[in-house]
Amino acid sequence: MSTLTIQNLTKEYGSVTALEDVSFELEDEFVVLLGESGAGKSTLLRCINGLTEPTSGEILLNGEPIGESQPEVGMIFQQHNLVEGVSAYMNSLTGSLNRTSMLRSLFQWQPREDKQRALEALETVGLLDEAHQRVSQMSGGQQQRVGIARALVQDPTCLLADEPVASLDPSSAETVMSYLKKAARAHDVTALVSLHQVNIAAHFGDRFIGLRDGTVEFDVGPDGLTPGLVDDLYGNVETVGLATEETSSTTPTETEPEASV
Ligand SMILES: Nc1ncnc2c1ncn2[C@@H]1O[C@H](COP(=O)(O)OP(=O)(O)OP(=O)(O)O)[C@@H](O)[C@H]1O
Repeated sequence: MSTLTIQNLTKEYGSVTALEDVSFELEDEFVVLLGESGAGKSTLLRCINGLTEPTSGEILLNGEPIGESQPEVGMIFQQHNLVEGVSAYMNSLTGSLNRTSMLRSLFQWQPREDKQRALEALETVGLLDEAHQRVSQMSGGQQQRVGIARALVQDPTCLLADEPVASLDPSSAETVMSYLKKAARAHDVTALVSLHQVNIAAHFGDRFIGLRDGTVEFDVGPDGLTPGLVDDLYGNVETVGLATEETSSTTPTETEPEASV
């Protein structure tokens, strides 16, 4: 169980206010962050994982202020930042680096439980059979699933993902999102995922936070994510598949993770 609390968070880059007085609390939810380019999504995620220092405000994880090194926050990037020449297993294992020194890691002296965790994480994302395959020989979707496995090996309390499926085709994007949601549930963690694809967001999110010009424009559950709300946030976007205002009580069904992308 994990609670992420954002209190009055503001981030200024010189004269640019990227985030202004942002507050919300997430508890064991799969939350999608929406907003136009420049709305502040990446800045918010980077503040939570310690890559960017907020100008003011507080970020608490299970009631404790987040420190500079964030092993309890797992991050999944759009460009998965994997070591392409080595196996999915070795990439997954690098998630344990915060617990194991680089030297031990180089000589593959990781504790048995880290190795076990790496294999379990690959199983969670449906890649156990491909554990020894080089990442460079995998599809973009499979590589992103290795990125999810690596974040899980960190044993995070909270999972963040910054546009994790932006570079994938729609079918692979859905598969990766299915595994990401499954991983968050299996590890009982809060997940905050920024997405540009509104239909994918609507399909997977338990809750939706819309950012505009660094402020929270809306914070709603699945029933509240109406085409009108999305249009207000983005202007004219493709909202096919979103519940209409009249039928918005319909809960979207979820695609089960498939064996491979
Ligand atoms: N390192 C930086 N230095 C100066 N300004 C920045 C920096 N990073 C972000 N900004 C500005 O802060 C604002 C929010 O940017 P941010 O990248 O957080 O938005 P975003 O919603 O993630 O956009 P995108 O969807 O394009 O990634 C923008 O005006 C951006 O130009």
